[in-house]
Amino acid sequence: MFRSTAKLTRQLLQSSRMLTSLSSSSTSAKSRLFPASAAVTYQSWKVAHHLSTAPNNSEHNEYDNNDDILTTPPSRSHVNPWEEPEDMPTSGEWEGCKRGFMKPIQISARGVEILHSPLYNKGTAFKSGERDRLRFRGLLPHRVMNINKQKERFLIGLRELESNIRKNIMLEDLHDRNETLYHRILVDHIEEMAPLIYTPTVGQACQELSARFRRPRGMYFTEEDRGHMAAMVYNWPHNDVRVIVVTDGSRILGLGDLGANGMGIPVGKLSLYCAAGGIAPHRVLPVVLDVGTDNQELLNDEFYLGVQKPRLRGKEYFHLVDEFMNAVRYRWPRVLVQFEDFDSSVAQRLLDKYRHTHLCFNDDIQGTGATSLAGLMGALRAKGEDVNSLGDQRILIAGAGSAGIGIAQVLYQAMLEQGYSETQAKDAFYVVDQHGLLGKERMATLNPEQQAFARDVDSGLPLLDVVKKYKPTMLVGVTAVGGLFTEGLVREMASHVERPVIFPLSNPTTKAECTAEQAFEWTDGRCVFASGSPFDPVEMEDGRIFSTSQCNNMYVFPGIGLGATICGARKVTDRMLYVAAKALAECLTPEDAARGQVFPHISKIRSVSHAVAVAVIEEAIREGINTKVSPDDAKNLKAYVDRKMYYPEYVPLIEKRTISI
Ligand SMILES: NC(=O)C1=CN([C@@H]2O[C@H](COP(=O)(O)OP(=O)(O)OC[C@H]3O[C@@H](n4cnc5c(N)ncnc54)[C@H](O)[C@@H]3O)[C@@H](O)[C@H]2O)C=CC1
Ligand SMILES: CC(=O)C(=O)O
Ligand SMILES: [Mg+2]
Repeated sequence: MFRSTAKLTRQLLQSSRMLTSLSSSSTSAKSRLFPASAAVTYQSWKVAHHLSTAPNNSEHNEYDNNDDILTTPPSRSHVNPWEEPEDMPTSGEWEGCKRGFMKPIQISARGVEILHSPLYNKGTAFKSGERDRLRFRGLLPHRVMNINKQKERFLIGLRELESNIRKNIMLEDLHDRNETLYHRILVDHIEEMAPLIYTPTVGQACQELSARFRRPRGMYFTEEDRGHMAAMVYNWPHNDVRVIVVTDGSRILGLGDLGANGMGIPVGKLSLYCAAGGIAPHRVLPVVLDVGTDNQELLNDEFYLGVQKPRLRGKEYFHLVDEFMNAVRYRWPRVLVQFEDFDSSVAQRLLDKYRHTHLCFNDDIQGTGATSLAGLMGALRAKGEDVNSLGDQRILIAGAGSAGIGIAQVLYQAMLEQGYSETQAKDAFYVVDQHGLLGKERMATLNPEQQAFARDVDSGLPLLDVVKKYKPTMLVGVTAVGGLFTEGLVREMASHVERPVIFPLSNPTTKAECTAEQAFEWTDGRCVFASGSPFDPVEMEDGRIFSTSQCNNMYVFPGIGLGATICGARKVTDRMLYVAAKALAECLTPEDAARGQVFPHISKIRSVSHAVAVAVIEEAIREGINTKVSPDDAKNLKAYVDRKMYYPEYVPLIEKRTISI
């Protein structure tokens, strides 16, 4: 019965897709290019969507179906009280809610197994009826605490800890025990938690991962697994994986080759996918391709847990990646793969190989490019200039690796969209690497992506001399060289420009090209500042206080992943990245810009992800690569995406029946 309904729905969707492409072709060119910004309120992102929260571990559970349109009950607004934000019960009180009900999840786990399953476990929040029903009465202390109380208790313990790494460990322990509470804490306290589970603390967590190893999370693929990967992926216990973040650990933040210890990065990124992007935790999979390491310290470390051999290179490496890519697509045909922290010697090549055949993107190249575009447009707004004047800027990018070239590529495309010619657009860039300015005389040593930004003259000119000679209006750092923007360099820049835009984007904080305090001090408070890792606002000696912004790809990747997976896009296109950047830029309020901020406050990250997802889906529909959103749902995409976003809330559990009478 269910299967045949699924088939019918697919047929209906196919015909509706044709209608979608017809109707979208009649939209005006302007509105197609620049959809209105999604003004999503704080309340609306909190609209709970309990279906998306449903963990998935049983073969016949409706949540198993990859096409979750089929799991949407026809009258959900009737049954789900969270559809009406104004009546939303305070967190944790849903069980006492008089209106509506929350659909339970059927699970195969039994008794104490449930308490040990982080996806289902609610700890002391299990009520007595549920303790009886699920057969673990007596296995928990008597008192029942709701999620708010649990959160309060956890936060007291967390805030007592002195070091961020201890806090990271405490949070990851919770992640391993109770995912709902973990994600709820992230959602409700993202400003405080993001630096603990993501940059900068995740850098140290990776460095110490082997030494502190407690419980596995995610999957590892090694050379020994060649020939087995298509079968191995079935060891993962969840049938509906939507997003994979994969690294080979070769360039973890600005910390270099951390081998298998790099697992902390996919785990941290995917926590943001859940909390900021509204993807349910059972739908994400962190992966390390453990191809060895060239980090001598790890090779010598008796406790290192990864493959203790030099890195696999050449065709063996690419074959291994290929087997992995095909294995995950075989089991989860619509899965989105996010390439993360691959060394630039392979990053672009992998992206070029898979971007047209698999649903994938490279976060460091494309995600960083889109985020930086939004940030630099925000900087123009903060300076009171036209956001469409990018091509009139002199943009100095220090660092010509994945991030530097990714930023240049996305900015270049944006300039063309803004009406600049190719020559005008190219002329706006000065890209410098460790050997100086990229220029024609160095062509033979540059890769094709770098060659596109090589200048005709001054090849190899050192960074400071580029600043002196070309007087950049915008300075972006993606070198992983902490302190590269010296006092002399910043003062030199500020002597030519009224409001210099300074973006030291390298992570973690120790690798930032300069600190916020330095940038404001050396420019006498005139700069517009954003950094890859967070900095506190800066108070000057004269009492002036300056806001800082975090320019980090976390502002776009959760929304890109959410949008691309909700609409079942077949690929991530350049225009999707462009509209993602536009949507992010449009989330900046006039008040933010007036304060000198170039991104919305991090507490708005869920509504930003929502806006980005809506823009990505609209673009997928325009390009004819949406395979899931029906024309009806497309009419009110904002509400549709709202409904699809996971919100961490305890859901009633019932045992899956194995015997029917
Ligand atoms: N804020 C964000 O969202 C993101 C930040 N990043 C950060 O950017 C940094 C670089 O990442 P990738 O581009 O992937 O690394 P990469 O290794 O591919 O590139 C580094 C580049 O910096 C250049 N470089 C090194 N020393 C230099 C010097 N003294 N002067 C000028 N250039 C120099 C290198 O030649 C190379 O071109 C990392 O710290 C990473 O954490 C990366 C992605 C996103
Ligand atoms: C933010 C990020 O992706 C990086 O630093 O690599
Ligand atoms: Mg990265």
